Amino acid sequence: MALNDKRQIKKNRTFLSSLGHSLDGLVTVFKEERNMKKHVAMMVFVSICAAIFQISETEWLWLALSISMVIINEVWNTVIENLVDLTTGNKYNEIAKKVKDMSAAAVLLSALFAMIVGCLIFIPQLLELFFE
Ligand SMILES: Nc1ncnc2c1ncn2[C@@H]1O[C@H](COP(=O)(O)OP(=O)(O)OP(=O)(O)O)[C@@H](O)[C@H]1O
Repeated sequence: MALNDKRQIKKNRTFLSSLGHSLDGLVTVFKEERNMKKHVAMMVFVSICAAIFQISETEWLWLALSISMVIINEVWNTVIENLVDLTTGNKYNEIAKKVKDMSAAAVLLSALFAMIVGCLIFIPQLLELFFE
């Protein structure tokens, strides 16, 4: 989102200005983080499957929770990667490695959780489709 003052360092004065910067952040994550495109593609695919199988309201909620967790963790992972790059100036550092690896681990754990939720919802649907 194009904001008037591109080099603003002062606090946002209006809600619209805060919203604009938040959307800027979202666009940046989407553009710069290769995995984010995969997460969004997966989210669209899973949502289409969920609509086709007409899953229950509770299942939709679990799906929404697990997808949100992956996407939010990916945003934080990107934040941490950028902060590490800013502080290390892209030089190798043992602590930087630990921080980035742990941050990636958070995304991995949430993706595993989403996979388990997906299996619990869709495997019974697929079994019903093929064996009944
Ligand atoms: N400054 C650094 N010092 C030490 N190790 C680093 C440094 N920068 C990156 N690494 C190592 O390289 C890996 C990849 O870092 P990078 O910042 O490129 O993340 P990425 O490829 O975007 O990862 P992800 O797939 O989690 O999004 C890190 O997990 C870490 O092990």
